[in-house]
Amino acid sequence: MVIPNVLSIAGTDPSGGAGIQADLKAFSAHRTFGMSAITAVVAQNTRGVRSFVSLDAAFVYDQIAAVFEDIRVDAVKIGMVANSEIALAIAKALDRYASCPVVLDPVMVAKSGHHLLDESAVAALRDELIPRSTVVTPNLPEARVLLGLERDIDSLEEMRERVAALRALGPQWVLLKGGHLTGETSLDILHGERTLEFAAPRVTTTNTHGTGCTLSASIAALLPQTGGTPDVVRSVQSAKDYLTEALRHADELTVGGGHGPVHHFYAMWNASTQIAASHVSVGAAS
Ligand SMILES: Nc1ncnc2c1ncn2[C@@H]1O[C@H](COP(=O)(O)OP(=O)(O)O)[C@@H](O)[C@H]1O
Ligand SMILES: Cc1ncc(COP(=O)(O)O)c(N)n1
Repeated sequence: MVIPNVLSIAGTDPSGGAGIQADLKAFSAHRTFGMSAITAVVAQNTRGVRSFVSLDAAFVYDQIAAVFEDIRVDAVKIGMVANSEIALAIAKALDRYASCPVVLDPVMVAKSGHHLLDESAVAALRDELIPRSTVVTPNLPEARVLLGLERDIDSLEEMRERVAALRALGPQWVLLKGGHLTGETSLDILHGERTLEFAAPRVTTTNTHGTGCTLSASIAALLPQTGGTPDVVRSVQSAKDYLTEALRHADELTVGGGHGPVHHFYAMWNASTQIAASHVSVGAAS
């Protein structure tokens, strides 16, 4: 089987749980070859964002061009775009190069409350990047901004009402994420050719840094692995199952004093621990 090559266009997280770092881990966990074009370098950790430096838009374009002019790209994930110049440069690069599925996580505000997108860039994100996306994955505060609502979406019923207006912004599919609601399940609504609801048991953990990044990167990694035409429904279901398990295992990691990362490699590391253990016992017997 050809191993998919997947590109993340996003900002960084030196603490390793969100942004490009989370995307590359999620790509690897799904057996794809991960690549990255950086939009902004962010000083952040599990407690919050301190500051960030956006890269020059032409330089962001050049990073994307360098990848596409050499490498077959099977899917793109877009995260933090930082400002309207970078959003427009990404749109131009997608038009020039990308014939693969594009998953857009419209990152605006980190869980700590720090703005990762200039307010003046919302229009470029909405008008230039969302219509070029196969799947766009807003959380509830992002949906509020994109729809110009006066208050947050605060119930499942309201999520069901609003999802069509998000699709009307032009993507093929919308995955409206309900992680910010409370309740025993964490429910997301997928709306496109069909409408489906994906409910997962809500995991009791404070280690939720990078959940949105991990989910969108996982969808991008899975889309090229669903056979002929990328199957969005199956990719979203598998990505959500993977994220729920990664959240369930998050407390095995001991990273930072705030909201720690999810455990991207819970399945692989548990398997390799068993191999290491059997190797030791064989050695002991001889
Ligand atoms: N505690 C939790 N248990 C299970 N799933 C969760 C939990 N928190 C968030 N999720 C899921 O993680 C994904 C991203 O969640 P959300 O918090 O809505 O977005 P973001 O990370 O972009 O703010 C969604 O699929 C959501 O349902
Ligand atoms: C570079 C970057 N991109 C996205 C997020 C959002 O992640 P989260 O809201 O899950 O903390 C982040 N903190 N940093």
